[in-house]
Amino acid sequence: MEKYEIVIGLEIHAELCTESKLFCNCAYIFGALANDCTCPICLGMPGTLPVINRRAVEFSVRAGLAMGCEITPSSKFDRKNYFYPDLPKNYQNGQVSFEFEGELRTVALRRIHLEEDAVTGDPTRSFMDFNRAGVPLLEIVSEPELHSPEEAIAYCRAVKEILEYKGSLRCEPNLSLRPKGSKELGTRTEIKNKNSFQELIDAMEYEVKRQARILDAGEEVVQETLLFDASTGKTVAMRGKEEADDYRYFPEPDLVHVQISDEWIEESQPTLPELPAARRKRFISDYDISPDNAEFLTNTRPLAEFFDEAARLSGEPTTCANWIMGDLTRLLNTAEIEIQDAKVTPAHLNELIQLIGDATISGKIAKSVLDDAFETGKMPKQIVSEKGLAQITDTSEIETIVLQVVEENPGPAQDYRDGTKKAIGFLVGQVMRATRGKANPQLVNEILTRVLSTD
Ligand SMILES: Nc1ncnc2c1ncn2[C@@H]1O[C@H](COP(=O)(O)OP(=O)(O)OP(=O)(O)O)[C@@H](O)[C@H]1O
Ligand SMILES: [Mg+2]
Repeated sequence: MEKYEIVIGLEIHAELCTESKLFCNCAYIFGALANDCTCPICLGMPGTLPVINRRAVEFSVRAGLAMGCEITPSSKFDRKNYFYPDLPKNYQNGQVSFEFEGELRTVALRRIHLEEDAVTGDPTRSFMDFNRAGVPLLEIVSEPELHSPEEAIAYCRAVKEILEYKGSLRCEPNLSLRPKGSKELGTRTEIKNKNSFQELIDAMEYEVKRQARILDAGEEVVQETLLFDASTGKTVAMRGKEEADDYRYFPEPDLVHVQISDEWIEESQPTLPELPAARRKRFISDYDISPDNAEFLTNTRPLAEFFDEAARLSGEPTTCANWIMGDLTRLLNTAEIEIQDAKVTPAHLNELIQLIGDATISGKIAKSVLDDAFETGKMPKQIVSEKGLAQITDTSEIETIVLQVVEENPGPAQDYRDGTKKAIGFLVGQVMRATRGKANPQLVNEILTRVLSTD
């Protein structure tokens, strides 16, 4: 690969979180019966009159602003020659910044626009499900400025952080190779059909090798759309790449131009989601979190929001960070789920921290309480009371057990009295064992010391 430079531009599609579709009142309910969420408008029947969804425009304006775009004051919808209207060149001159290999990288955006999502189903079997058709879809197209599959993924993650969307992002890489040092772009292919970031990487790596082989043989790459088949790990040709001409775009006659006033842009500004870099800075300055930990905690937006909320509730950001990065992350990894899908919420973590703070439970017991809460979703207080896990803080009760332990272990007790002070550790351990970890260790220590020196 020393010979070639990899050039990647990404088209990212995200379904917007609106209640209804882009041009009609149908709601798209995931998992609904095929064609249940449709009406003559989203079925594209001739003669129907579409009306633009204001929320969809609002969401896309926000996304545009979040990515530093200039918002075109007046935008029109075009129709492809079949019935998918596109809103071309809605926002321009944007960029997305992200960290890659320790450096801040900025990739320019070619355009962001709003379009309708397509149908699903299997056209070869004449089975079409129009439920998804007409769902507002934001398309974010980058310039070809990414130079490795890993960098492309870092960019995707950054976009994922910024957007408010539902479902999953659909990322389609366009990839070409050119001789190192060349300024001219090589012929690209577009790869479709990847579900996870890992599949995306596999697909891009496969495509890099395939194109390199073609160029090495002195042949030419054909510009086409490829499908990546995860089961074989290979890309296969799907269709030749259409030029814009092939779509026969024409201005949609039934829709007025979307006018986006300065006031509207102004109103949209304050509701912008906090960008990861800003959030990281705030965690460091407001919560006194180390840069490395802030990096970890802002890895995904749900994770950052979880931490933020827990820190606010408990007033103990460092303790929250330790729990989240330690035990909670371990539990999430084992269960192979993301924090937003966990039964444990910031309220759980807050309650857990309070229980440790007022000495109701020890840190060690707290770990098992968290395990339980993670499993069942029960609140820590409830778990502690149901399982009788509260620490024994009653001095006389502990003293009884201490006396018993000293009597049963004359050897270590004598060692302590003879000056081997560390022998107390063993005795503390025995008391903790006798109380199944429920005695307050500090109290045990105090009482033991007193008992052993007055004896
Ligand atoms: N030679 C190239 N190598 C790698 N990526 C490229 C190359 N040329 C264009 N791209 C990238 O391909 C993506 C799509 O580009 P563009 O909008 O020009 O084409 P398109 O796929 O024909 O558009 P549409 O999908 O709307 O029909 C962009 O992200 C762009 O950066
Ligand atoms: Mg394309």
